[in-house]
Amino acid sequence: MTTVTRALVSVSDKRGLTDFASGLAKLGIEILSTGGTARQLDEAGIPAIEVASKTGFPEIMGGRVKTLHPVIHGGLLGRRGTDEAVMAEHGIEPIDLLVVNLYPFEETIRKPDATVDDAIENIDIGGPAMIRAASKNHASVAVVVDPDDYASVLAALQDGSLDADMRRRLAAKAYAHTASYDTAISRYLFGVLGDNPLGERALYAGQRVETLRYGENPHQSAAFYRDQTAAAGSLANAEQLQGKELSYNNIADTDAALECVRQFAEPACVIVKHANPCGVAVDKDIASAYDRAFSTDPTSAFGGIIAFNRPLDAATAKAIIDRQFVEVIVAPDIDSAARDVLASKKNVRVLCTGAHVAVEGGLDFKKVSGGLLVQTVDNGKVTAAELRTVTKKAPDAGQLKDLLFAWQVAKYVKSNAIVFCKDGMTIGVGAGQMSRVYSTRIAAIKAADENLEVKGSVMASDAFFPFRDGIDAAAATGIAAIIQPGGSMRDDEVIAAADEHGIAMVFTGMRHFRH
Ligand SMILES: NC(=O)c1ncn([C@@H]2O[C@H](COP(=O)(O)O)[C@@H](O)[C@H]2O)c1NC=O
Repeated sequence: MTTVTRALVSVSDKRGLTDFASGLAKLGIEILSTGGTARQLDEAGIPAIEVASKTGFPEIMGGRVKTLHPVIHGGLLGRRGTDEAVMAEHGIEPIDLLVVNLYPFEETIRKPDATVDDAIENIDIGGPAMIRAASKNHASVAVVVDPDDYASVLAALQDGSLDADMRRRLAAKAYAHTASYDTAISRYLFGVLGDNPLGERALYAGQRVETLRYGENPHQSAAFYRDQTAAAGSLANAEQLQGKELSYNNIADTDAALECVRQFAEPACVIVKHANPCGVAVDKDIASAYDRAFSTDPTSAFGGIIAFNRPLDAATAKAIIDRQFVEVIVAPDIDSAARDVLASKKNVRVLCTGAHVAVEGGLDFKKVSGGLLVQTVDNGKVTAAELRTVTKKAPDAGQLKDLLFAWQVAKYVKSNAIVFCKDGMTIGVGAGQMSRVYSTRIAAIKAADENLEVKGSVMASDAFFPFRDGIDAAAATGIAAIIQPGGSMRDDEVIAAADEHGIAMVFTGMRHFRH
């Protein structure tokens, strides 16, 4: 335990500042401070010495240079027991506690009207330099970068428990803080240039939203992190209104459901189970969309995640809880009557995301042994005008609408994905099979099990059919039209099979593998 006699306090986020500093002052700790921080302390009647009067050098260049001085950095870096003589020679006094948080770079770039000059002026230089210096010297210096730590640090100073481990933990946190800060700056500058987001270094700095009870399985540990650039309406920013703690699998499945449901312009409902949609429907309102999404596969919908693209009303909320066990309900908004209805099922997790703001770009990460696979998010979309009819028969207007709907659903089904749809509703989903024929068979089995008529329905396949067998399997179930990317070596054979069965088929020219 080293004694703290002198602290340097220089903070942009002045939350909790006066309480903490007055605690330091009461302990007899001398406080050095920079312009704005010193002013606030002075107004609160807390004694503080301006850094400029210690260094004998004024703050210059609009604050670009204020603490960048050997008297400050020597005070932070001087090794106790080694550097005393040189410190004395140069009039350097030891600084034992550094309290710094940085210019608000991330908050600045989040403002829609922020200019590049605003961003650059908000790149803190002196702060990170001091944080890194104090952190390196954590054997003797404690560094505090987070106002949330003021109470515990003050308590430790008061009871003498600010020990070596605590200082090391604070230093580790401080380096994470500056690394995260630099990540935001680097990503911003590459972004301004419009450079390829897949740069030389993969940089990610998230903020932990919560530590989860466990990961995909109970023997795995897990946490949920929020991106630095998390957009409004994203899952990481959602508000949980009620219910049990979200699990790792809840979050992953909710994300799949949300992403899928947000594609649709009409009121829509997506029910997800184990990362795959097991029922999707669009309708005039979300109550009917839910009703039809549920009827695709009530067995799988049990314990599912239900997502909507419209505010949840009381009638729909009641229909859900009267009918089924549900893990998570998520919607852009939940009206107060719906909240009252859901309150009767207190374990149901209810999430409200707020309005979604679509953001272009974005990266998708997958950890592999010894590395990280990074790709841009699958934002691929096709319109009716982009479809190419390759069969003698063309889909009619109703089929075309359903084909596009089925295609949007297939994008969110694990490969090999086969989706049967009719009238804006899924009637069979075959997911995650190693062969496309089996996915087709499974979609047909599911439809048959729920007494849903396949005859006259449409089918989407996330990737091309390598052989005609998939088309034959679809024809055997009564499928009338197919949407698929095309591009197989045997497209001719596949098209001929569709013609033989009198099926209309369109090519998207784009595939949607999802693993
Ligand atoms: N330039 C410097 O020498 C310098 N030293 C400290 N700062 C920052 O100035 C801010 C506090 O300024 P003030 O006390 O004037 O409100 C802190 O965020 C601190 O990290 C500096 N500013 C930016 O680099």
